[in-house]
Amino acid sequence: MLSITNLSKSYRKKQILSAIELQFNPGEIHGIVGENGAGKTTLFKCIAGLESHEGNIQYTSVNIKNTIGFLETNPEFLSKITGKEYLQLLCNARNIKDVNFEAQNIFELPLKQYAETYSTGMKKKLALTGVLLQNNNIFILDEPFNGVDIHSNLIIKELLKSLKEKGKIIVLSSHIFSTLEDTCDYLHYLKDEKIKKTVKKENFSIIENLMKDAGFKEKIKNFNIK
Ligand SMILES: Nc1ncnc2c1ncn2[C@@H]1O[C@H](COP(=O)(O)OP(=O)(O)OP(=O)(O)O)[C@@H](O)[C@H]1O
Repeated sequence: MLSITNLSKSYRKKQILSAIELQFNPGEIHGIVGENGAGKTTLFKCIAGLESHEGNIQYTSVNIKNTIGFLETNPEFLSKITGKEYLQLLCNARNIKDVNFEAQNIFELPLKQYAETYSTGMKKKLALTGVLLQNNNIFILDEPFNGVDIHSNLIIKELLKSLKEKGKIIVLSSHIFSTLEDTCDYLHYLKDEKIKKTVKKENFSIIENLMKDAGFKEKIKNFNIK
């Protein structure tokens, strides 16, 4: 189990997350939703060990850093590194040997090409392939569907199902409710620094309605388009 207890994070004096409590069990897919700037990426970076924070993040098995894969919203790559070399680096980090990268190239990426020259969607697919090849137990996926074509979206959904069946822990973010409904078991609504609501799959519409009900029609009226 992955447990987050009393997690708080601020950037200088600006509080982003306050006393976050979350628990993720093997074989569960959790979605974190919230408006732009709510703190989803910040939470993910804290879990992935890329940001300092207050509170505890505990994983019951091995050292979390040896088994967590973090997919960034917009992955960037070192210059002059090919797609294949990038995948090799990630496998080296986990001491995984003899990988046939061409056979494992699930998104059919041009692995001989420099990764920095990939398109936005290709970069995301390369980074995702990398964390998958690492055989991680925990997957933190920041907007895995965003910027990725329809066919690849379907592949990612099927990959998530397989990871779930293998008992992995998956935490992802998305702004697309239909995608969340297709993939997640639980949704957590992040707002005003806290997890305001957690619901199971059958109640996702509660959070969707909470997020829609932000008085936007009044705002459009006041904007007074001419
Ligand atoms: N390195 C940083 N320094 C200062 N403030 C930051 C930093 N990173 C993020 N923030 C602030 O933290 C808040 C949360 O940002 P974050 O990227 O976590 O939001 P998000 O929920 O992922 O948003 P989005 O849906 O737009 O991706 C924002 O107000 C942002 O400006």
